[in-house]
Amino acid sequence: MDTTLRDGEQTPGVSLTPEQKLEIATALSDIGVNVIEAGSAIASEGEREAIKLISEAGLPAECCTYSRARTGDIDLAVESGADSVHLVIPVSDLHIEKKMGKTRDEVFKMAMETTEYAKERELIVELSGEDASRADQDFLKGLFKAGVEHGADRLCFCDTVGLMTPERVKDYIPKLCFAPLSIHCHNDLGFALPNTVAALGAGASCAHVTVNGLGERAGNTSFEELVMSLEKLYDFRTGIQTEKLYKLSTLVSRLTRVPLATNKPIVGAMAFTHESGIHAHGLMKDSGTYEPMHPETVGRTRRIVLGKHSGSASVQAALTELGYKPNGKQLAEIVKRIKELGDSGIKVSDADVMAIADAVMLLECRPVLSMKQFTVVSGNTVIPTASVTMSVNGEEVTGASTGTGPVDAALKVLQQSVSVGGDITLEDYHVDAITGGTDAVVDVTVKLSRDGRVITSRGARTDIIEASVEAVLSGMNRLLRRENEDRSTDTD
Ligand SMILES: CC(=O)SCCNC(=O)CCNC(=O)[C@H](O)C(C)(C)COP(=O)(O)OP(=O)(O)OC[C@H]1O[C@@H](n2cnc3c(N)ncnc32)[C@H](O)[C@@H]1OP(=O)(O)O
Ligand SMILES: CC(=O)C(=O)O
Repeated sequence: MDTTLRDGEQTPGVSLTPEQKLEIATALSDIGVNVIEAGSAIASEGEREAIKLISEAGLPAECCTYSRARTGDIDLAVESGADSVHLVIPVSDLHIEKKMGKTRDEVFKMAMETTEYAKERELIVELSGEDASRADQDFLKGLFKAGVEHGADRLCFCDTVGLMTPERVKDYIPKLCFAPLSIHCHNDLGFALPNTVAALGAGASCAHVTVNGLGERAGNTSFEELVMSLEKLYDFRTGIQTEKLYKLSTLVSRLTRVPLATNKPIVGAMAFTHESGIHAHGLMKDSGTYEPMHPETVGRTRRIVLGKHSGSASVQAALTELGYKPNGKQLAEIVKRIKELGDSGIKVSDADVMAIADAVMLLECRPVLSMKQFTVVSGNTVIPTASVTMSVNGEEVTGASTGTGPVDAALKVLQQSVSVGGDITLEDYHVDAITGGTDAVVDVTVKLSRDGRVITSRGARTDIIEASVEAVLSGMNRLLRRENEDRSTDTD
Protein backbone atom coordinates (compact mmCIF):
# COMPACT_ATOMS: atom_id res chain seq x y z
CA MET A 1 0.00 0.00 0.00
CA ASP A 2 1.35 3.35 -0.96
CA THR A 3 0.34 6.09 1.47
CA THR A 4 2.15 9.02 -0.15
CA LEU A 5 -1.20 10.73 -0.65
CA ARG A 6 -2.26 10.23 2.99
CA ASP A 7 0.62 9.87 5.49
CA GLY A 8 3.03 11.38 2.94
CA GLU A 9 0.80 14.40 2.57
CA GLN A 10 0.80 14.74 6.38
CA THR A 11 4.41 15.96 5.99
CA PRO A 12 4.15 19.44 7.46
CA GLY A 13 3.63 22.00 4.73
CA VAL A 14 2.67 19.52 2.04
CA SER A 15 -0.71 19.99 0.41
CA LEU A 16 -1.79 18.58 -2.91
CA THR A 17 -4.72 19.56 -5.09
CA PRO A 18 -7.15 16.84 -6.23
CA GLU A 19 -5.65 17.01 -9.74
CA GLN A 20 -2.12 16.62 -8.39
CA LYS A 21 -3.25 13.66 -6.30
CA LEU A 22 -4.77 12.05 -9.36
CA GLU A 23 -1.53 12.56 -11.27
CA ILE A 24 0.45 10.84 -8.52
CA ALA A 25 -2.14 8.08 -8.10
CA THR A 26 -2.01 7.37 -11.83
CA ALA A 27 1.79 7.09 -11.66
CA LEU A 28 1.55 4.85 -8.59
CA SER A 29 -0.93 2.55 -10.27
CA ASP A 30 1.13 2.54 -13.46
CA ILE A 31 4.30 1.50 -11.64
CA GLY A 32 2.49 -1.46 -10.07
CA VAL A 33 1.17 -0.39 -6.64
CA ASN A 34 -1.70 -2.59 -5.43
CA VAL A 35 -3.38 -0.24 -2.95
CA ILE A 36 -3.31 3.56 -2.93
CA GLU A 37 -4.26 5.33 0.29
CA ALA A 38 -5.55 8.44 -1.44
CA GLY A 39 -6.18 10.61 1.61
CA SER A 40 -8.48 11.09 4.60
CA ALA A 41 -12.08 11.60 3.48
CA ILE A 42 -12.86 13.28 6.80
CA ALA A 43 -10.13 15.89 6.44
CA SER A 44 -11.61 18.31 3.88
CA GLU A 45 -13.80 18.85 0.84
CA GLY A 46 -10.71 18.80 -1.37
CA GLU A 47 -9.67 15.43 0.06
CA ARG A 48 -13.05 13.96 -0.75
CA GLU A 49 -12.85 15.39 -4.26
CA ALA A 50 -9.38 13.85 -4.69
CA ILE A 51 -10.51 10.44 -3.46
CA LYS A 52 -13.51 10.62 -5.77
CA LEU A 53 -11.33 11.56 -8.74
CA ILE A 54 -8.96 8.69 -8.04
CA SER A 55 -11.67 6.12 -7.35
CA GLU A 56 -13.46 7.08 -10.57
CA ALA A 57 -10.29 7.08 -12.69
CA GLY A 58 -10.58 3.38 -13.41
CA LEU A 59 -7.10 2.61 -12.10
CA PRO A 60 -6.39 -1.06 -11.42
CA ALA A 61 -5.13 -0.18 -7.92
CA GLU A 62 -7.49 -0.30 -4.93
CA CYS A 63 -8.42 3.19 -3.72
CA CYS A 64 -8.30 3.47 0.07
CA THR A 65 -9.06 6.25 2.53
CA TYR A 66 -7.93 6.76 6.12
CA SER A 67 -10.80 6.63 8.57
CA ARG A 68 -11.07 7.01 12.31
CA ALA A 69 -13.22 4.51 14.16
CA ARG A 70 -16.22 6.75 13.67
CA THR A 71 -19.28 6.10 11.57
CA GLY A 72 -19.21 9.67 10.22
CA ASP A 73 -15.75 9.08 8.76
CA ILE A 74 -16.97 5.85 7.16
CA ASP A 75 -19.97 7.60 5.64
CA LEU A 76 -17.65 10.09 3.98
CA ALA A 77 -15.44 7.24 2.76
CA VAL A 78 -18.50 5.72 1.09
CA GLU A 79 -19.54 9.08 -0.39
CA SER A 80 -16.11 9.63 -1.86
CA GLY A 81 -16.29 6.28 -3.64
CA ALA A 82 -13.27 4.62 -1.98
CA ASP A 83 -12.91 0.85 -2.32
CA SER A 84 -11.51 0.44 1.15
CA VAL A 85 -10.91 2.06 4.53
CA HIS A 86 -7.73 2.11 6.54
CA LEU A 87 -9.72 1.97 9.75
CA VAL A 88 -7.45 3.15 12.51
CA ILE A 89 -7.96 2.61 16.23
CA PRO A 90 -5.43 3.62 18.90
CA VAL A 91 -4.29 0.51 20.81
CA SER A 92 -1.60 1.63 23.29
CA ASP A 93 -2.73 2.67 26.76
CA LEU A 94 -0.99 6.02 26.19
CA HIS A 95 -3.17 6.74 23.18
CA ILE A 96 -6.31 5.13 24.56
CA GLU A 97 -6.23 6.96 27.89
CA LYS A 98 -4.40 10.23 27.24
CA LYS A 99 -5.44 11.00 23.68
CA MET A 100 -8.88 9.41 23.49
CA GLY A 101 -9.82 9.66 27.18
CA LYS A 102 -11.23 6.15 26.96
CA THR A 103 -10.69 2.63 28.27
CA ARG A 104 -9.45 -0.44 26.43
CA ASP A 105 -12.99 -1.84 26.46
CA GLU A 106 -14.38 1.30 24.90
CA VAL A 107 -11.92 1.41 21.98
CA PHE A 108 -12.32 -2.35 21.50
CA LYS A 109 -16.07 -1.79 21.11
CA MET A 110 -15.53 1.19 18.75
CA ALA A 111 -13.24 -0.95 16.57
CA MET A 112 -15.73 -3.79 16.30
CA GLU A 113 -18.73 -1.56 15.65
CA THR A 114 -17.05 0.50 12.96
CA THR A 115 -15.59 -2.60 11.29
CA GLU A 116 -19.11 -4.01 11.01
CA TYR A 117 -20.46 -0.61 9.92
CA ALA A 118 -17.88 -0.39 7.11
CA LYS A 119 -18.42 -3.98 6.02
CA GLU A 120 -22.18 -3.37 5.85
CA ARG A 121 -21.34 -0.57 3.37
CA GLU A 122 -19.30 -3.00 1.30
CA LEU A 123 -15.96 -1.44 2.00
CA ILE A 124 -12.80 -3.50 2.21
CA VAL A 125 -11.57 -3.00 5.80
CA GLU A 126 -7.96 -2.83 6.87
CA LEU A 127 -8.26 -2.65 10.66
CA SER A 128 -5.23 -0.83 11.93
CA GLY A 129 -3.72 -0.61 15.41
CA GLU A 130 -2.27 2.88 15.97
CA ASP A 131 0.80 2.92 18.24
CA ALA A 132 0.73 -0.89 18.14
CA SER A 133 4.43 -1.05 19.03
CA ARG A 134 3.71 0.38 22.51
CA ALA A 135 0.47 -1.57 23.01
CA ASP A 136 -0.05 -4.48 25.36
CA GLN A 137 0.46 -7.22 22.76
CA ASP A 138 -2.14 -9.51 24.31
CA PHE A 139 -4.73 -6.73 24.06
CA LEU A 140 -3.72 -6.08 20.45
CA LYS A 141 -3.90 -9.77 19.64
CA GLY A 142 -7.42 -10.02 21.08
CA LEU A 143 -8.54 -6.91 19.18
CA PHE A 144 -7.13 -8.12 15.85
CA LYS A 145 -8.60 -11.61 16.29
CA ALA A 146 -12.03 -10.20 17.12
CA GLY A 147 -11.72 -7.64 14.31
CA VAL A 148 -11.32 -10.42 11.75
CA GLU A 149 -14.32 -12.20 13.27
CA HIS A 150 -16.30 -8.95 12.80
CA GLY A 151 -15.35 -8.83 9.11
CA ALA A 152 -11.98 -7.08 8.83
CA ASP A 153 -10.28 -8.17 5.60
CA ARG A 154 -6.81 -7.10 6.57
CA LEU A 155 -4.98 -5.95 9.67
CA CYS A 156 -2.22 -3.38 10.12
CA PHE A 157 0.47 -2.97 12.77
CA CYS A 158 1.47 0.70 13.07
CA ASP A 159 4.82 1.63 14.57
CA THR A 160 3.46 5.15 14.89
CA VAL A 161 6.50 6.87 16.35
CA GLY A 162 9.20 4.58 14.98
CA LEU A 163 10.19 2.71 18.13
CA MET A 164 10.40 -0.85 16.85
CA THR A 165 13.51 -2.89 16.21
CA PRO A 166 13.79 -5.74 13.71
CA GLU A 167 14.23 -8.12 16.67
CA ARG A 168 10.95 -7.08 18.27
CA VAL A 169 9.19 -7.06 14.91
CA LYS A 170 10.21 -10.70 14.40
CA ASP A 171 8.80 -11.53 17.82
CA TYR A 172 5.47 -9.63 17.52
CA ILE A 173 4.37 -10.04 13.91
CA PRO A 174 3.93 -13.84 13.61
CA LYS A 175 1.50 -13.77 16.55
CA LEU A 176 -0.81 -11.27 14.83
CA CYS A 177 -1.41 -12.72 11.36
CA PHE A 178 -5.10 -13.63 11.75
CA ALA A 179 -5.64 -12.10 8.29
CA PRO A 180 -3.27 -10.57 5.74
CA LEU A 181 -1.22 -8.21 7.90
CA SER A 182 0.28 -4.87 6.86
CA ILE A 183 3.23 -3.15 8.46
CA HIS A 184 3.25 0.65 8.74
CA CYS A 185 6.56 2.05 9.95
CA HIS A 186 7.86 5.50 10.77
CA ASN A 187 11.46 6.52 10.42
CA ASP A 188 12.06 8.55 13.58
CA LEU A 189 15.19 6.55 14.42
CA GLY A 190 16.03 5.48 10.89
CA PHE A 191 14.58 1.99 11.40
CA ALA A 192 11.53 2.17 9.11
CA LEU A 193 13.13 0.18 6.30
CA PRO A 194 14.76 -2.59 8.39
CA ASN A 195 11.60 -2.95 10.47
CA THR A 196 9.45 -3.23 7.35
CA VAL A 197 11.76 -5.81 5.81
CA ALA A 198 11.80 -7.75 9.08
CA ALA A 199 7.99 -7.71 9.23
CA LEU A 200 7.68 -9.01 5.68
CA GLY A 201 10.11 -11.77 6.61
CA ALA A 202 8.09 -12.56 9.73
CA GLY A 203 4.74 -13.05 8.01
CA ALA A 204 3.38 -9.61 7.10
CA SER A 205 2.08 -9.60 3.54
CA CYS A 206 1.77 -5.89 2.86
CA ALA A 207 4.02 -2.92 3.47
CA HIS A 208 2.88 0.68 3.79
CA VAL A 209 5.31 2.95 1.99
CA THR A 210 5.61 6.50 0.75
CA VAL A 211 7.49 7.82 -2.24
CA ASN A 212 10.70 9.54 -1.13
CA GLY A 213 9.93 8.42 2.45
CA LEU A 214 7.56 11.35 3.00
CA GLY A 215 5.31 11.26 6.04
CA GLU A 216 4.80 12.58 9.54
CA ARG A 217 8.02 13.90 11.16
CA ALA A 218 10.93 11.82 9.79
CA GLY A 219 8.59 10.08 7.39
CA ASN A 220 7.57 6.54 6.53
CA THR A 221 9.30 3.61 4.90
CA SER A 222 10.53 4.81 1.54
CA PHE A 223 8.85 3.15 -1.45
CA GLU A 224 11.93 3.13 -3.64
CA GLU A 225 14.26 1.93 -0.88
CA LEU A 226 11.97 -0.94 0.09
CA VAL A 227 11.41 -2.05 -3.50
CA MET A 228 15.10 -2.03 -4.36
CA SER A 229 16.11 -3.67 -1.06
CA LEU A 230 13.68 -6.51 -1.66
CA GLU A 231 14.70 -6.89 -5.30
CA LYS A 232 18.43 -6.56 -4.76
CA LEU A 233 19.15 -7.93 -1.31
CA TYR A 234 16.42 -10.57 -1.01
CA ASP A 235 16.01 -11.47 -4.69
CA PHE A 236 12.28 -10.92 -4.27
CA ARG A 237 10.23 -9.80 -7.28
CA THR A 238 7.94 -7.03 -6.09
CA GLY A 239 6.02 -6.58 -9.34
CA ILE A 240 7.01 -2.92 -9.35
CA GLN A 241 8.41 -1.56 -12.61
CA THR A 242 11.61 -0.36 -11.03
CA GLU A 243 12.80 1.57 -14.06
CA LYS A 244 9.97 4.04 -13.39
CA LEU A 245 11.03 4.72 -9.77
CA TYR A 246 13.07 7.82 -10.45
CA LYS A 247 10.37 9.42 -12.58
CA LEU A 248 7.83 8.76 -9.83
CA SER A 249 10.15 10.17 -7.20
CA THR A 250 10.79 13.38 -9.13
CA LEU A 251 7.07 13.80 -9.82
CA VAL A 252 6.30 13.56 -6.10
CA SER A 253 9.19 15.82 -5.16
CA ARG A 254 8.03 18.43 -7.67
CA LEU A 255 4.36 18.37 -6.70
CA THR A 256 4.96 18.25 -2.94
CA ARG A 257 7.79 20.78 -3.20
CA VAL A 258 9.88 18.62 -0.87
CA PRO A 259 13.39 18.47 -2.30
CA LEU A 260 15.30 15.22 -2.14
CA ALA A 261 18.36 14.95 0.05
CA THR A 262 21.22 14.64 -2.41
CA ASN A 263 22.48 11.48 -0.69
CA LYS A 264 19.05 9.81 -0.53
CA PRO A 265 19.39 6.16 -1.60
CA ILE A 266 18.15 5.32 -5.10
CA VAL A 267 16.73 8.76 -5.98
CA GLY A 268 19.11 11.34 -4.47
CA ALA A 269 21.20 13.40 -6.87
CA MET A 270 24.38 11.70 -5.68
CA ALA A 271 23.09 8.10 -5.65
CA PHE A 272 24.68 7.37 -9.04
CA THR A 273 27.10 10.26 -9.25
CA HIS A 274 30.83 9.82 -8.80
CA GLU A 275 33.67 12.26 -8.31
CA SER A 276 36.61 10.28 -6.95
CA GLY A 277 39.20 9.51 -9.58
CA ILE A 278 39.76 5.97 -8.35
CA HIS A 279 36.03 5.20 -8.42
CA ALA A 280 35.53 6.75 -11.85
CA HIS A 281 38.51 4.83 -13.21
CA GLY A 282 37.12 1.57 -11.76
CA LEU A 283 33.59 2.26 -13.00
CA MET A 284 34.82 2.73 -16.53
CA LYS A 285 36.24 -0.79 -16.42
CA ASP A 286 33.24 -2.37 -14.66
CA SER A 287 30.37 -0.40 -13.14
CA GLY A 288 29.95 -3.09 -10.48
CA THR A 289 33.17 -1.93 -8.85
CA TYR A 290 31.49 1.07 -7.28
CA GLU A 291 27.75 0.70 -7.92
CA PRO A 292 25.43 -1.77 -6.20
CA MET A 293 23.02 -1.75 -9.14
CA HIS A 294 22.85 -0.36 -12.65
CA PRO A 295 21.36 3.15 -12.52
CA GLU A 296 19.10 2.23 -15.47
CA THR A 297 17.38 -0.32 -13.19
CA VAL A 298 15.72 2.58 -11.40
CA GLY A 299 15.45 4.87 -14.41
CA ARG A 300 18.62 6.83 -13.85
CA THR A 301 21.91 7.40 -15.57
CA ARG A 302 25.39 7.51 -14.14
CA ARG A 303 27.09 10.88 -13.79
CA ILE A 304 30.74 11.55 -13.34
CA VAL A 305 31.30 14.98 -11.86
CA LEU A 306 34.62 16.64 -11.54
CA GLY A 307 36.27 18.13 -8.50
CA LYS A 308 39.44 18.01 -6.50
CA HIS A 309 39.16 14.21 -6.14
CA SER A 310 39.10 13.68 -9.91
CA GLY A 311 41.79 11.90 -11.88
CA SER A 312 42.64 12.20 -15.54
CA ALA A 313 40.45 9.22 -16.53
CA SER A 314 37.29 10.85 -15.24
CA VAL A 315 38.20 14.28 -16.61
CA GLN A 316 38.89 12.73 -20.02
CA ALA A 317 35.56 10.86 -19.90
CA ALA A 318 33.63 13.98 -18.89
CA LEU A 319 35.28 16.04 -21.60
CA THR A 320 34.54 13.41 -24.24
CA GLU A 321 30.91 13.46 -23.12
CA LEU A 322 30.89 17.24 -23.42
CA GLY A 323 32.37 17.05 -26.91
CA TYR A 324 35.95 18.05 -26.16
CA LYS A 325 39.03 16.26 -27.46
CA PRO A 326 41.92 17.70 -25.45
CA ASN A 327 45.48 16.64 -26.09
CA GLY A 328 47.59 15.30 -23.23
CA LYS A 329 48.95 18.70 -22.25
CA GLN A 330 45.53 20.34 -22.34
CA LEU A 331 44.05 17.51 -20.31
CA ALA A 332 46.73 17.90 -17.66
CA GLU A 333 46.03 21.66 -17.45
CA ILE A 334 42.26 21.10 -17.22
CA VAL A 335 42.76 18.53 -14.44
CA LYS A 336 45.04 20.99 -12.63
CA ARG A 337 42.50 23.82 -12.85
CA ILE A 338 39.64 21.57 -11.76
CA LYS A 339 41.63 20.55 -8.70
CA GLU A 340 42.42 24.20 -7.99
CA LEU A 341 38.71 24.97 -8.05
CA GLY A 342 38.04 22.04 -5.73
CA ASP A 343 40.78 23.18 -3.37
CA SER A 344 39.04 26.53 -3.07
CA GLY A 345 35.93 24.74 -1.85
CA ILE A 346 34.04 25.10 -5.10
CA LYS A 347 31.63 22.52 -6.46
CA VAL A 348 32.66 22.07 -10.07
CA SER A 349 29.69 22.13 -12.42
CA ASP A 350 29.51 21.00 -16.05
CA ALA A 351 29.47 24.66 -17.01
CA ASP A 352 32.66 25.21 -15.04
CA VAL A 353 34.30 22.30 -16.83
CA MET A 354 33.20 23.58 -20.21
CA ALA A 355 34.41 27.05 -19.42
CA ILE A 356 37.76 25.72 -18.25
CA ALA A 357 38.11 23.42 -21.23
CA ASP A 358 37.19 26.23 -23.62
CA ALA A 359 39.71 28.52 -22.03
CA VAL A 360 42.52 25.97 -21.87
CA MET A 361 41.99 24.63 -25.34
CA LEU A 362 41.81 28.06 -26.95
CA LEU A 363 44.89 29.24 -25.08
CA GLU A 364 46.77 26.31 -26.41
CA CYS A 365 46.15 27.25 -30.05
CA ARG A 366 49.70 28.22 -31.10
CA PRO A 367 49.85 31.22 -28.75
CA VAL A 368 51.47 34.38 -30.09
CA LEU A 369 51.04 35.98 -26.69
CA SER A 370 51.58 34.50 -23.27
CA MET A 371 51.35 36.15 -19.88
CA LYS A 372 54.38 36.07 -17.61
CA GLN A 373 52.89 38.18 -14.83
CA PHE A 374 50.35 40.84 -14.21
CA THR A 375 49.68 43.06 -11.19
CA VAL A 376 46.63 45.14 -10.49
CA VAL A 377 46.38 47.79 -7.78
CA SER A 378 42.98 49.04 -6.77
CA GLY A 379 41.23 50.63 -3.80
CA ASN A 380 39.18 53.63 -2.75
CA THR A 381 42.21 55.98 -2.56
CA VAL A 382 44.17 54.92 -5.66
CA ILE A 383 43.63 55.08 -9.38
CA PRO A 384 43.24 51.52 -10.61
CA THR A 385 46.51 50.59 -12.27
CA ALA A 386 47.66 47.41 -14.02
CA SER A 387 51.09 46.33 -15.17
CA VAL A 388 52.01 43.31 -17.28
CA THR A 389 54.97 41.36 -18.50
CA MET A 390 54.18 39.28 -21.55
CA SER A 391 55.91 37.24 -24.15
CA VAL A 392 54.96 38.45 -27.63
CA ASN A 393 56.26 36.19 -30.38
CA GLY A 394 58.98 35.13 -27.93
CA GLU A 395 59.98 38.68 -26.96
CA GLU A 396 59.40 40.03 -23.47
CA VAL A 397 57.16 43.10 -23.35
CA THR A 398 56.19 45.12 -20.26
CA GLY A 399 53.61 47.86 -19.86
CA ALA A 400 51.32 49.67 -17.45
CA SER A 401 47.99 51.41 -17.67
CA THR A 402 45.30 53.00 -15.52
CA GLY A 403 41.59 52.43 -15.91
CA THR A 404 38.18 53.18 -14.45
CA GLY A 405 38.42 49.98 -12.45
CA PRO A 406 40.84 47.07 -12.05
CA VAL A 407 39.37 45.07 -14.93
CA ASP A 408 39.39 48.09 -17.21
CA ALA A 409 43.01 48.80 -16.30
CA ALA A 410 44.04 45.19 -16.92
CA LEU A 411 42.35 45.02 -20.30
CA LYS A 412 43.76 48.38 -21.37
CA VAL A 413 47.32 47.39 -20.51
CA LEU A 414 46.94 44.24 -22.58
CA GLN A 415 45.75 46.16 -25.60
CA GLN A 416 48.42 48.85 -25.26
CA SER A 417 51.32 46.47 -24.65
CA VAL A 418 50.73 44.27 -27.62
CA SER A 419 52.01 46.28 -30.52
CA VAL A 420 51.90 43.19 -32.69
CA GLY A 421 48.20 43.16 -31.93
CA GLY A 422 47.91 46.69 -33.15
CA ASP A 423 44.50 48.21 -32.84
CA ILE A 424 42.60 45.32 -31.37
CA THR A 425 39.32 46.72 -30.05
CA LEU A 426 37.28 45.37 -27.16
CA GLU A 427 33.75 45.45 -28.57
CA ASP A 428 31.90 43.70 -25.78
CA TYR A 429 32.60 42.38 -22.31
CA HIS A 430 30.24 40.13 -20.36
CA VAL A 431 30.57 38.46 -16.95
CA ASP A 432 28.64 35.46 -15.56
CA ALA A 433 29.19 33.92 -12.15
CA ILE A 434 28.60 30.30 -13.06
CA THR A 435 27.90 28.76 -9.70
CA GLY A 436 26.68 31.77 -7.72
CA GLY A 437 28.24 33.10 -4.55
CA THR A 438 31.31 35.25 -4.11
CA ASP A 439 33.62 32.26 -4.53
CA ALA A 440 32.03 31.25 -7.84
CA VAL A 441 33.86 30.63 -11.06
CA VAL A 442 33.57 33.77 -13.12
CA ASP A 443 32.97 33.21 -16.79
CA VAL A 444 34.04 36.19 -18.86
CA THR A 445 33.06 36.47 -22.51
CA VAL A 446 34.65 39.14 -24.67
CA LYS A 447 34.15 40.21 -28.24
CA LEU A 448 37.30 41.56 -29.91
CA SER A 449 37.73 43.00 -33.36
CA ARG A 450 40.60 43.91 -35.64
CA ASP A 451 40.36 45.07 -39.23
CA GLY A 452 36.75 44.02 -39.47
CA ARG A 453 37.40 40.60 -38.04
CA VAL A 454 35.35 39.87 -34.91
CA ILE A 455 35.78 36.96 -32.53
CA THR A 456 34.37 36.02 -29.14
CA SER A 457 36.35 34.22 -26.50
CA ARG A 458 36.02 33.21 -22.89
CA GLY A 459 37.99 32.99 -19.69
CA ALA A 460 36.98 31.15 -16.53
CA ARG A 461 38.63 31.69 -13.17
CA THR A 462 37.59 32.38 -9.60
CA ASP A 463 39.31 35.77 -9.93
CA ILE A 464 37.42 38.19 -12.19
CA ILE A 465 40.57 40.02 -13.28
CA GLU A 466 42.36 36.78 -14.16
CA ALA A 467 39.28 35.58 -16.04
CA SER A 468 39.09 38.86 -17.96
CA VAL A 469 42.79 38.78 -18.84
CA GLU A 470 42.49 35.17 -19.89
CA ALA A 471 39.50 35.90 -22.13
CA VAL A 472 41.18 38.85 -23.83
CA LEU A 473 44.50 37.06 -24.22
CA SER A 474 42.78 34.06 -25.68
CA GLY A 475 40.84 36.25 -28.10
CA MET A 476 43.96 38.15 -29.10
CA ASN A 477 45.78 34.90 -29.75
CA ARG A 478 42.98 33.67 -31.95
CA LEU A 479 42.89 36.92 -33.91
CA LEU A 480 46.65 36.99 -34.34
CA ARG A 481 46.85 33.30 -35.17
CA ARG A 482 44.26 33.74 -37.89
CA GLU A 483 46.18 36.67 -39.21
CA ASN A 484 49.36 34.56 -39.33
CA GLU A 485 47.42 31.78 -41.06
CA ASP A 486 46.15 34.32 -43.59
CA ARG A 487 49.72 35.58 -44.10
CA SER A 488 51.08 32.11 -44.72
CA THR A 489 48.23 31.51 -47.17
CA ASP A 490 49.19 34.76 -48.95
CA THR A 491 52.84 33.66 -49.10
CA ASP A 492 51.85 30.29 -50.53
C1 LIG B 1 -0.91 8.52 13.15
C2 LIG B 1 -1.74 9.18 12.13
O1 LIG B 1 -1.23 9.55 11.14
S1 LIG B 1 -3.35 9.39 12.44
C3 LIG B 1 -3.99 10.28 11.07
C4 LIG B 1 -3.73 11.73 11.19
N1 LIG B 1 -4.48 12.36 10.16
C5 LIG B 1 -5.21 13.42 10.37
O2 LIG B 1 -5.24 14.01 11.44
C6 LIG B 1 -6.07 13.82 9.20
C7 LIG B 1 -6.41 15.26 9.19
N2 LIG B 1 -7.18 15.56 10.38
C8 LIG B 1 -8.21 16.43 10.37
O3 LIG B 1 -8.59 16.99 9.35
C9 LIG B 1 -8.89 16.67 11.66
O4 LIG B 1 -8.03 16.34 12.73
C10 LIG B 1 -10.20 15.84 11.78
C11 LIG B 1 -11.20 16.36 10.72
C12 LIG B 1 -9.92 14.37 11.54
C13 LIG B 1 -10.82 15.98 13.16
O5 LIG B 1 -10.92 17.33 13.45
P1 LIG B 1 -11.62 17.80 14.85
O6 LIG B 1 -12.97 17.21 14.91
O7 LIG B 1 -11.52 19.28 14.87
O8 LIG B 1 -10.78 17.10 16.00
P2 LIG B 1 -9.27 17.27 16.44
O9 LIG B 1 -8.41 17.16 15.24
O10 LIG B 1 -9.10 18.49 17.28
O11 LIG B 1 -9.07 16.01 17.40
C14 LIG B 1 -9.12 14.71 16.92
C15 LIG B 1 -10.35 14.00 17.40
O12 LIG B 1 -10.37 12.68 16.82
C16 LIG B 1 -10.36 11.69 17.88
N3 LIG B 1 -9.65 10.56 17.38
C17 LIG B 1 -8.32 10.53 17.10
N4 LIG B 1 -8.04 9.35 16.56
C18 LIG B 1 -9.17 8.64 16.49
C19 LIG B 1 -9.50 7.37 16.01
N5 LIG B 1 -8.58 6.61 15.44
N6 LIG B 1 -10.76 6.96 16.08
C20 LIG B 1 -11.71 7.74 16.62
N7 LIG B 1 -11.46 8.97 17.09
C21 LIG B 1 -10.20 9.42 17.02
C22 LIG B 1 -9.73 12.40 19.06
O13 LIG B 1 -10.04 11.78 20.26
C23 LIG B 1 -10.36 13.78 18.92
O14 LIG B 1 -11.69 13.64 19.34
P3 LIG B 1 -12.48 14.82 20.11
O15 LIG B 1 -12.52 15.98 19.18
O16 LIG B 1 -13.81 14.23 20.36
O17 LIG B 1 -11.67 15.09 21.33
C1 LIG C 1 -2.08 5.33 11.17
C2 LIG C 1 -0.75 5.91 11.04
O1 LIG C 1 -0.48 6.57 10.08
C3 LIG C 1 0.20 5.65 12.09
O2 LIG C 1 -0.13 5.09 13.12
O3 LIG C 1 1.36 6.05 11.90
